[in-house]
Amino acid sequence: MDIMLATGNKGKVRELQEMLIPVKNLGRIFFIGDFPDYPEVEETGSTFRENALLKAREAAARTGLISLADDSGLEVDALGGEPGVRSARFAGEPKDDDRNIDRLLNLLEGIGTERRGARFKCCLAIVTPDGGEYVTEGVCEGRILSERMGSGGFGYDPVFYLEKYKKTMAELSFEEKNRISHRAGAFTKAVSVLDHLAKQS
Ligand SMILES: O=P(O)(O)OP(=O)(O)OP(=O)(O)OC[C@H]1O[C@@H](n2cnc3c(O)ncnc32)[C@H](O)[C@@H]1O
Ligand SMILES: [Mg+2]
Repeated sequence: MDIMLATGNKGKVRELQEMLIPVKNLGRIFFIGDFPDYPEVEETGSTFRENALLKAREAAARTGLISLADDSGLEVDALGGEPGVRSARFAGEPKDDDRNIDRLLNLLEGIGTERRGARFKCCLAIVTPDGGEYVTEGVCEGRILSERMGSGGFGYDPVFYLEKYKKTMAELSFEEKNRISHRAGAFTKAVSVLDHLAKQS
């Protein structure tokens, strides 16, 4: 079974590619770069689920392949759940991880540890060319530090602290992040869907 990985985010591509390795009967993985002029899908949904489905549907329609899309982001308690679905463009266009973190740290300045709770959420959508749709979700709880720590991962990882590991997501190894992240949580639930689709194809 071939699969289309419908994300333009290199960090996600790296992580999802690694997670796909143990999936049985997987054929070739296609990427956005394999399709010239692949459009950036406008994320007009108000939830991760809607946006993940928008991206996966577009990919399945364009490529004729079983398509996997990820919509994810950070919800911060002290900001009423922001930036949420706006995580990628929190500091405006063009999307920029570093400026997003700066904006987040500025907004949280002066806010105490106990009010810096946050979570990463990930919604994975799998859409088949004949219209089958499957969505799974994963969540990872943590809190936002007041400065960056670590150089792994991507996005908000350097300021996202995990109490259990006493490290930021950016201080975990690639393998560790891939075991415990919101993306890993969503992916684990998607494995049975992928196995099922692989058997059909
Ligand atoms: O839409 P695609 O093409 O998949 O790529 P994107 O980067 O725009 O992805 P999203 O629309 O899902 O926005 C998610 C943002 O949330 C943040 N994010 C998601 N997963 C993350 C992770 O594992 N670690 C750190 N930040 C993450 C990161 O800033 C992303 O830009
Ligand atoms: Mg996006």
